[in-house]
Amino acid sequence: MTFVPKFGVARTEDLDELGELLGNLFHGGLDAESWAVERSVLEPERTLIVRDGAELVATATAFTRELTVPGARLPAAHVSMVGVAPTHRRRGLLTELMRRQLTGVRDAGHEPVALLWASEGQIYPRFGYGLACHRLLVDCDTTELRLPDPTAAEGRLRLAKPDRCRAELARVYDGVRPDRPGWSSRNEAWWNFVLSDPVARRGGATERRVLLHEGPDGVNGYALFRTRNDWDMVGPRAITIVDEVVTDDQAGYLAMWRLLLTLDLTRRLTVRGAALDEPLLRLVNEPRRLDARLHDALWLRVVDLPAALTARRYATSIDVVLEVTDDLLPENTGRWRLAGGPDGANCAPSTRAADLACDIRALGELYLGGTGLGELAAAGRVRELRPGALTTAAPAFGWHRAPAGMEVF
Ligand SMILES: CC(=O)SCCNC(=O)CCNC(=O)[C@H](O)C(C)(C)COP(=O)(O)OP(=O)(O)OC[C@H]1O[C@@H](n2cnc3c(N)ncnc32)[C@H](O)[C@@H]1OP(=O)(O)O
Repeated sequence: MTFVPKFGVARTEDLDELGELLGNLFHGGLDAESWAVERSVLEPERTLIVRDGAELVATATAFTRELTVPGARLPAAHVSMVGVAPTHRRRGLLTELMRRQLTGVRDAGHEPVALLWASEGQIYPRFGYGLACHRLLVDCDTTELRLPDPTAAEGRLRLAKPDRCRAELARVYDGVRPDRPGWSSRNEAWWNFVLSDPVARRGGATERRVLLHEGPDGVNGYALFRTRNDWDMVGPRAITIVDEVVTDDQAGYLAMWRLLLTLDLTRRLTVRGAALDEPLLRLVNEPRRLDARLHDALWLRVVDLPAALTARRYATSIDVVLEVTDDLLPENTGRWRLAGGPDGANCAPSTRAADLACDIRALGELYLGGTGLGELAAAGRVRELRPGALTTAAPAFGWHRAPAGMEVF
């Protein structure tokens, strides 16, 4: 029988069926408690679904959140929960969902970029997503790692239950967020999501704990972590699993990491979302022993080119004409003059000869300031049309902090 896909937007009554589909696709991990967490942040009106007759066979959603980008924060479509039933895959459903989702975001006109975490890196480049942010995955033996000794400036550390210090966590996070490209806004629903702790997702570890750092003016840093007990024939070897360490206080950062690295009865530590410029790398006595591996984190899609390039700031002054191609959103194809610097920028169509040429995916890679223009040129992904254009434009696209992907949404 010919399959005629029926595309639509989810209603509340579709959501449990959607949970079943996603649970199958991701091979479990969506027990009732976990699905309740995922469902709590789902926006049905932004959730595309596909039915084959009565059966729900594909979906893609987007969350409404703000994203920190170099020097600014802007609304961004946070794409997630993408999946196609194994019985219906490789028939173009994802391709059509991506087309509909991206043109929808574009037509709505208030989110210049979309971003996502990819289950597999090879899925999204064809839709114009570029790898904008890497992360470090640390999984290390802590027995020989040392940090500098405490200073007089270090404040007080206190353990707490997440629910009892939510306001402090939000205040610290919001204080640090403007300076960290890649971080997303968290309203109450998103704090619920971040602090949710379904038993099935603990992997045998404890419930999540909070470590607070208090300076002279109150709480100025926090860490979210848990531990997993383990013993072998010669003694204890528990592991500390760190989700987030957030502070802009150097002494607090050091004090929290010192405790996390040396918890009694632990011998190992993992952290999945460390930034490439994580200060920890500069503080430990033996960085190699962190055993940090490079992984992809955020994939970003420039949806509205002039709005996106105007919205972010540039590290140095820039005046460059870009020749850009975009097969999926042809409004982005063309020649664009980008002029600006640290205080603001403007991007508009241009008839001037182009200095650099690239596709929309390359702009996504550059957007958060973590990918070098020269790096992309060396890979043949950006072409220099005017000699010298790369040298002058490259520093402008960088930023003083690396983008970070700490929270998987
Ligand atoms: C942001 C997120 O939510 S990430 C989570 C993504 N979801 C998953 O990983 C769940 C399991 N996988 C799936 O549900 C599906 O396989 C999907 C969504 C990845 C792909 O859906 P499909 O409908 O099969 O994709 P579609 O038919 O449109 O394929 C488009 C192209 O991408 C390719 N492609 C699709 N998925 C993959 C993949 N996992 N690896 C490599 N290539 C892929 C196809 O081969 C096809 O290439 P072609 O045009 O050259 O023939």
